[in-house]
Amino acid sequence: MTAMAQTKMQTDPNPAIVSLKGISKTFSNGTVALNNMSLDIRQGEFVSLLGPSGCGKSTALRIITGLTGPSTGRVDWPQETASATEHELSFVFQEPTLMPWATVFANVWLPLRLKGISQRQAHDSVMEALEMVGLAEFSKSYPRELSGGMKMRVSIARALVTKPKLLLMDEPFAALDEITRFKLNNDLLHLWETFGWTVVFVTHSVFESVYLSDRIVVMAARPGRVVNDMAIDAPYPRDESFRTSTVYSGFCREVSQALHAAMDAGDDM
Ligand SMILES: Nc1ncnc2c1ncn2[C@@H]1O[C@H](COP(=O)(O)OP(=O)(O)OP(=O)(O)O)[C@@H](O)[C@H]1O
Repeated sequence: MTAMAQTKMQTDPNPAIVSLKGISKTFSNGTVALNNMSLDIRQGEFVSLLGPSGCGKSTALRIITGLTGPSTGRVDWPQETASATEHELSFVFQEPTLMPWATVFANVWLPLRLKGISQRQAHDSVMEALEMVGLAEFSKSYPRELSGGMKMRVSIARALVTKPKLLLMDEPFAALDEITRFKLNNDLLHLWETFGWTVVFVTHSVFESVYLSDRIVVMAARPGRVVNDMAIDAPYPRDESFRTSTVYSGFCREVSQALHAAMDAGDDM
């Protein structure tokens, strides 16, 4: 770390935990998924990446995880010295991707098992993660016995079992019905507030992003890039009364306008 970066960390009360610096990504077929994306994610933020299909939201998340490398630019972890594979992050995908032949317990144990932690050693952590998502009673069930919302909760428990500092979620609730989605939105916010994680959440939905986030990064496509960075300055806890408030609808209107501007900007290219 340079002396200047060190001074900035000492003076910045909330330095970034991950910092994308001038990231571009061009796939081998020539698609420019991201063009010069810079973004600081700070400790405790709930940031949504919002944008039309193909604007590079998933690519940005995959680059943060290290699953994909950028073509140019870099990802910095200013508060850590460990190598990229050791960052304390977890990923939740749109599909719960559970192992159908394994119990709920075994599915949630998987990330610990991969680190060499035995079932007995993992027991308390797995049950604690299942407790967090309200599924402790279902530890012996199989995925086929669960509803779509419950499967997604198992997937979230599996992401939480390693106690990550950064939770990356790629449209986790997109396939769920609206009532289940609202319920999981509330549960996620409750967990976020309780445990103080940092969340980066990809969504197409203005309504979902405003409800959840304290910050929305609006992206445009062709090429994928950041076009707006908006604070959602409404207090937490947020609940159903927030969903029906004029403050909420005002933010939804503002973000919707920004999204439409982003879509028009994409069409111009
Ligand atoms: N492995 C790949 N090879 C080639 N092109 C890719 C690859 N992955 C993504 N792309 C392209 O890169 C662009 C950005 O894709 P990405 O999935 O990141 O967008 P997105 O904003 O997450 O889209 P969606 O909301 O539809 O999931 C798209 O044009 C996509 O077709």
